[in-house]
Amino acid sequence: MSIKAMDFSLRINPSICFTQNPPKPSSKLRFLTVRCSLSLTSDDADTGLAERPWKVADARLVLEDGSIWKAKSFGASGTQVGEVVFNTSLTGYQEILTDPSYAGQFVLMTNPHIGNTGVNFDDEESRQCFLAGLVIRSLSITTSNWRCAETLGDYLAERNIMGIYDVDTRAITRRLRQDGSLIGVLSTEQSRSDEELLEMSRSWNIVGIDLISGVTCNAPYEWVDKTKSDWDFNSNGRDQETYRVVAYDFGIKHNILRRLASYGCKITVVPSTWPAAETLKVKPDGVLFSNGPGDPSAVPYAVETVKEILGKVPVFGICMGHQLLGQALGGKTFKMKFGHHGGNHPVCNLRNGRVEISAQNHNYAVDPASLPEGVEVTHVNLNDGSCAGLAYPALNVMSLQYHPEASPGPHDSDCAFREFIELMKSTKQAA
Ligand SMILES: NC(=O)CC[C@H](N)C(=O)O
Repeated sequence: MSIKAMDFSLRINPSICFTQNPPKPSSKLRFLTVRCSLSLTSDDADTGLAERPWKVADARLVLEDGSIWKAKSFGASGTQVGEVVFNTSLTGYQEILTDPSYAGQFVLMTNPHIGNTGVNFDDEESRQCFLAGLVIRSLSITTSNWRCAETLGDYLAERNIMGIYDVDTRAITRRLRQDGSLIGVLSTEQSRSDEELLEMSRSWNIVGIDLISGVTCNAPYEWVDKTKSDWDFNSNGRDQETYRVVAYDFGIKHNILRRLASYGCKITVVPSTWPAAETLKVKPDGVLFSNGPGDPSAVPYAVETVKEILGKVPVFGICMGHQLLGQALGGKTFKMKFGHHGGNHPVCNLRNGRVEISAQNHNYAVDPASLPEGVEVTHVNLNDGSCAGLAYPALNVMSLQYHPEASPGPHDSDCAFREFIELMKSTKQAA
């Protein structure tokens, strides 16, 4: 017979429980009585699994190096292959889950406690979750936030995204730091052998795949939403003029569009394959090349589009857009050991010496040594000295390897949008 629900009281002797400030000996408090209730659903009883946090390990993460990590599943079930990367952000897991640049990747959060603020309606960065799955240490069993609309587990289940918890994320992170990003297979299917999952992980590769085609929009559309006034900051002195911007959607995050709109841009978002000639036909004041997933060398059509637009209007590249610009200018990109993923990366603006705490998410970088003369490295990542920004003033080009639209706490990099406005303004005035 299975227990469905049970109420009971616990009598606790405070002198045993209060390790820091035990009640004085004279205190009348002898025992604390705590009312508890325990329930097991009939499904749980059928499968023999108790509800969280007592669930037993029912998932495996098999890495291509042969290591096998037992874990507990939440969200969707099934079997999924992807590249495992670690993210050091303390907050913002919903923005991370909906950042299309994570397509094909499992995101492992180094912050051990995830899910405590649930998910809300406002923090979505795109129309769906494109990542392969989520790997966390501890899944909060309660949610508490004034904007919370749903638990993280329900949200992932509805979007068919797999998650695992109770896995040693510190050990996996150290392995990734030492050996570089690894391909892994996450599975809740007990019928699949470890060997089969290992073979799957070893026969899949993220390099050389066009992941942008799976995340870009199907047709052009207008974007009008601005950052909500109670969340906006630093809005004084913004130009009242309107600038017409075409934004290439390689996996664009909504906040890039909100920030551009807040700075007075009238935006048309176009698919990644939108011909340069069509873009130039509408005579935009500027073109934005967005962030996006995967290997920039796997999308030569996008590099060609960038080349055709270069020098005709001011352009701003963000992350994947920055890498495509680097290639279009004649430079090379390379895959980093484990990339940068987190909301706490220090970047130095070499033009003014200012240090920004930035949000980053990339596995590839532009090799500065490969760039032709005239291309200026404007920003460097202070953790490893890698290229974090470029400019080519002769062609009105600016680009950042990181995310000026993100709000990981600091808004240090938001000024990049003002710079883009200034670039469009000065080009317009000079025409
Ligand atoms: N956020 C992005 O645009 C990522 C760019 C590219 N996919 C990389 O991993 O480097």
